[in-house]
Amino acid sequence: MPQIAITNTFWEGVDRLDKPSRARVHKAMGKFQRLTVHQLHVDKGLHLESVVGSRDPRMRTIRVDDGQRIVLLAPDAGSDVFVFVHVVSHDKAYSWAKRRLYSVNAVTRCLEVRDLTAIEQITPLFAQEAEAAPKLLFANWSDTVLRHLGVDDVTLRAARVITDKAQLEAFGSLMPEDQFEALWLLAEGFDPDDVYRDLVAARKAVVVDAAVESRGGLAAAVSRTRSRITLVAGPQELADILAKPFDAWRIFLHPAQRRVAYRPAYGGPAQVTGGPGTGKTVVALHRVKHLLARAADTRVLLTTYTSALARSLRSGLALLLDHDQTLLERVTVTTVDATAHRVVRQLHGNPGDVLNDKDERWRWQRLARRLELPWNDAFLAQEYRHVLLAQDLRSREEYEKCRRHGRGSRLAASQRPQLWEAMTLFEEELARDRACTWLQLCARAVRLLRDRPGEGPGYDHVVVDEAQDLHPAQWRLLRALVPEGPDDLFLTGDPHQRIYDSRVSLRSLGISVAGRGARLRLNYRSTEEILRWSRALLDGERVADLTGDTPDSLSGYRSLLHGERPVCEGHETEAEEADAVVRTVQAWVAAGVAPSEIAVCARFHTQTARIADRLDRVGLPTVRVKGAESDDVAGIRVSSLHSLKGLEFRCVAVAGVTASAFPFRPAVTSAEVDPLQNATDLAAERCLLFVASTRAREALYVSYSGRPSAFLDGVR
Ligand SMILES: Nc1ncnc2c1ncn2[C@@H]1O[C@H](COP(=O)(O)OP(=O)(O)OP(=O)(O)O)[C@@H](O)[C@H]1O
Repeated sequence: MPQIAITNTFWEGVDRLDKPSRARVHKAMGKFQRLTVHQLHVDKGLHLESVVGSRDPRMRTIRVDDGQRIVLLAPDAGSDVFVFVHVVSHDKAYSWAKRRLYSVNAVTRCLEVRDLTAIEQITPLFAQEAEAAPKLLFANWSDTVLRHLGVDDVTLRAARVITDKAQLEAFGSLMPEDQFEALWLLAEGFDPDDVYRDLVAARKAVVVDAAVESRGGLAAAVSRTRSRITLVAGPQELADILAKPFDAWRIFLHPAQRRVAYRPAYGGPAQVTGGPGTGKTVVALHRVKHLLARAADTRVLLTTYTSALARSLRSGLALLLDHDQTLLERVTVTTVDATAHRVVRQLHGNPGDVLNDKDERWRWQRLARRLELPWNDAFLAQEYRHVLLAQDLRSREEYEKCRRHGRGSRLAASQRPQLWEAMTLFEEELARDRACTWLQLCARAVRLLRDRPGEGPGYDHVVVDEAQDLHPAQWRLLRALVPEGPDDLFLTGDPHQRIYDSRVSLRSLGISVAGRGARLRLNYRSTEEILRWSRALLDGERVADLTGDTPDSLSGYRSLLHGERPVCEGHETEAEEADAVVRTVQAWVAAGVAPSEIAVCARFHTQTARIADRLDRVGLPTVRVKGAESDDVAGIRVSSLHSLKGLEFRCVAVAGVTASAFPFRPAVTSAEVDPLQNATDLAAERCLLFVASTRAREALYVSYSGRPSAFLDGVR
């Protein structure tokens, strides 16, 4: 019987097919596995044939149906492993297969693929340009250094004529993935030793069965290339794989992801950062799996900021753990705020009403008027949030003595007592009404946990996704939920996606990740075109890292995927803009994108509601992202920008990017009131647009009516 191995490129092909075609692919694979090699060669249905004129003599195709063919590599001598590498329409299958060559890398000994025809075509063109170029991109590295990193002869010839990063990118999807990644990291300024450690050594470290190794050739290379290829053990495993929705992230972790997720233990809190789509959530899920596997009775809290994200973490975890209820029961997946609610309810009783932001602002407004304070509601709310709650100040003396970190407004000594009175009154009124804010609830939960040790929900490990937006009061709660020690906290987040006004110094909260930080750089979600467009929104923005101590950067951050450039369009009126969004969505649906894979978002509810209305009228029902609907309800996703945090869609339309919405005046403190707060508010506004646009995997449409937002300057 032939053995089947499946590469990540094959799954990407399957992912693009509609449901009936996928079912036919599964059927063809099932049949393939049931036949003997001899039967395979004569089977009329599968019609196994060689690809005439291909660069790789092992290239074959089999028939899925009249439209689609699977491309596969035939085994070499002494082996029976067929490697399924692609599935695509008939004509494309042959042109794809003809150009590509699979080979075993001499350094990593992994199987890799390149578009040899294209590389041979463009290398001489670049060579001509290189003759006149003042400097070549890899001039500083000798052939020996490059070869040590796995760069082979063909890639080396190309690397030697590349003058800049744009040219390197042109080679991006043609070169073997690992070789390109090594070159890219060098071009981004990384040290060759670091590249070797992070990439090459991790690939080399894979050990395979001695019997497989002794056979050498394709079979051994396939077994070693675990980061891109799965070897299917038998009919049952194939049936299992085909029965589950396939997501490459469950199996093919990048070495950088695997290293952090499956490190046996960390001495204390550990942190993973990285740009959007680099797999931080994926790493968090794998870490939970690892922690569960370490002991039979450990309890894990997997937590995050929004409930939509908690829902998607829950379904991702169920998938990764194969819906194993015994394991799932040991993990609580919920938001930090919901955890606080639960602690208070359990240890104290019903916490009462929890205010939303609007109600809170309204209370501050009323208070400012009544006490005739010289500050507005925004100032008061911020003072309460960023000073009192952030530092957990419980007495007038503490407040009068404290350093108001992060606040750019000076207060005269005589003003502090006045502010303290106002904040105390705010709390008293809330207590009288049996109400509180979410942050107050977190602070209350922390006090209860401290006062009653051993009571309340206890966890052995806390894993936090989207950690960048948590407030110190929320961090204190997480700290209090897990005893200090090895593997207590595992945090993932991206400081460039900070959209809520939180400033944190983790160290000052007793959470030190020093020496236990890792960074992910490869984006698996969006095309490079979408990333580049989005990154330009943040150009020049200084961003503090997750610990709050040092600046963060997106250097070395990139995607292997390519696609259309994002479209950014202006319209005369909001109505015309809404029509254009509807046309764009219709075109996506017509191109075969499932409605639930499309998101339409805008800053204001009125605008999303208007667009949703029009979509409904043209027969495209919509579903609000914030609602409780499960992920499989059909319908175009409609959302505020904030609720898109952590989610992703094939296509995203961001509407209403006008001068009046970005930045949105009421969300930005004026520089006269507080210059520091003004800068943070403006940065959060930019980040909000960055978060929305980086939710798109394949297509991004951005629109405005009237005057565009200044954030779009230089981006459009
Ligand atoms: N190793 C991998 N192989 C294939 N796909 C992956 C891999 N890692 C992540 N992905 C996919 O990339 C996408 C982004 O992953 P994920 O949501 O974990 O990123 P993130 O860093 O948390 O993003 P963000 O910060 O923007 O929310 C997902 O579709 C995920 O399935």
